[in-house]
This record gives sequence, structure tokens and C-alpha cells, in this order.
Amino acid sequence: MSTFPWLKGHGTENDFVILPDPDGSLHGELDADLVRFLCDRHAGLGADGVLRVIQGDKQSYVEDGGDWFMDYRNADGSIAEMCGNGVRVFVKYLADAGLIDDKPVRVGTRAGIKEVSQNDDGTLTVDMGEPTLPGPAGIVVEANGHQWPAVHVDMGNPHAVAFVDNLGEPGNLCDQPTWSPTSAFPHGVNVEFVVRRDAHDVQMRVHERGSGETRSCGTGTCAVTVAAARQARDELPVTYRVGVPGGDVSVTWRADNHLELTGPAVLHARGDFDRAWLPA
Ligand SMILES: N[C@@H](CCC[C@H](N)C(=O)O)C(=O)O
Repeated sequence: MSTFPWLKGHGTENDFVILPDPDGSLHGELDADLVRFLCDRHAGLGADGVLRVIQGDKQSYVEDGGDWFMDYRNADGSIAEMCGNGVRVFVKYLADAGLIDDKPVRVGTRAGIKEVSQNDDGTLTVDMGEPTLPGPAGIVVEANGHQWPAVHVDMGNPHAVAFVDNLGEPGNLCDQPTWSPTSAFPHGVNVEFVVRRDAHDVQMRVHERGSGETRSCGTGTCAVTVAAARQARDELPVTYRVGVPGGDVSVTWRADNHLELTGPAVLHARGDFDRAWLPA
């Protein structure tokens, strides 16, 4: 086939190129160069990442691929374990394409199975699993000449959450914030900057590993909820509204220690990509 289909979608403006590949035949073809090209906002389609959609039993990345497996790639071509906004967009695609019914779907990811439910109001809810706080204590992140203490929250992928006085402090975030000790995040880290607006209401910005500053990060909103709830000594269950530049999501930290992320998912473009257009 000299063309392959694509769609574009976003969750609170964290945007993705979706590559339907039910039988996994794009394996090997979807290398880092192709991902970078697809995500390029000037020469490609433009996105924060790529969601490749494979039937759970047709993938070879993890033992349990679920009903459908989400092969997630960051805009720089790197592979990430999980994407909380991406998984909602992924299920929105499956539902619109008639590939699933309205029952909860088990989505395989490199961070395990995530169950996703479609709500009557059009939002989707993801069981994001349990957070871990691997530490160490004393992490500091630095951006724009400022330093802040940060907490390491792992949501399957790594996050450093820093409370700031105002969201302008970290500057334009063109560069990756730095952190110490450097050994805390040997594989890089997503960095969230947060202000508390009310008891259970926070606003954040994020610099994503492999994608730069984005308009939202679903795993990041969960990490921020964990850091905020611990800071406030909230009892579980607790629900936070988390504002991001691209909208709002709701995160519940349940009594069984699972995080539940609810937010929108939108599909907004589709087409076919001709392989002849790929750079040599
Ligand atoms: N935007 C995502 C997270 C994508 C992966 C992240 N950049 C990483 O490298 O861990 C989300 O919505 O969670």
C-alpha cells in the first residue's frame, strides 16, 4: 500500500496523530524519523505525539495487549509508557470507527491495562491505576533561573511536580527544565508547575519529556492531584479539578488508591498519507 490513513485528535488540546494499524503491519515502518516527521508542525501533520492503534493480540510489545493496544510515541520519536489524554482520544477513535461498543474497553499500554469508559456527556473516564512515589526526597527542578522543590510521582511514566507562586515563573519553557539530583530521572521526566486556586482546584503548566511544553498532560494531571492531595493531607476519596492551558479535567484519587481521569476527547481531521511524500 503506498498510502496509510491517519486522523488527528486532541484531549484538552494535547494533540495526536492517530495511525489505525489493526493488524500491526506498520511495525518496523514507524521508526523515530517517521514519528518526528508526522509530528512536525511545519513540514508534517503536527502533533505532540502519535497513537498507533493495534488489536491487542496483534502486538508484540507487552504480554497482555488488552482489547486494543496503544503504541504511544512522543513528538521527538521516543517511546513513552503511557498517555492519559492520548488514551481517551484512542478510545474516541475506536468508538467512532465502530470498533467497540459502549462497554468499558481494556486498552493495553506499556504501563499495563487501562480501562476506559465512555460517559453520557461525551467525556471519557480512565482508570489510571495506582501512583507510586519513588523519590528520592530533596529533588529540585530549575527553569528560567528559578528553583523549586519537586515531588516525584510515577504514573507509569515519570513526573516531577513543583508548586510555584505563579505560572509565569517558569518562563517560556522552550528548554527542558533541569533537575537535581540528575540520578532521580535517568530516563528523563515530565515536569509540572502548579498553583493551587482553591481547596480542590489547581492550575498547571507542563513540559513534557519528548514533546516540549504542551497544552495538557493527562498523566501529569494525575501526578499533580497526588502531590496536591498529599500537601493538603486530604482524605481519600478526593476529587480535584485540574486546569491546563487547553481546558479542564477532573481527577479522583479513589479510596482504593486508583486515580480516575475524566475529560474530553475530540477527533478533528483525517486523511491519507502518501509514502512518496516522506523525506528521503
Ligand atoms: N501527554 C501525555 C503523556 C505523554 C508521554 C510523556 N511525554 C512521557 O514521555 O512520559 C499524557 O496525556 O499523559
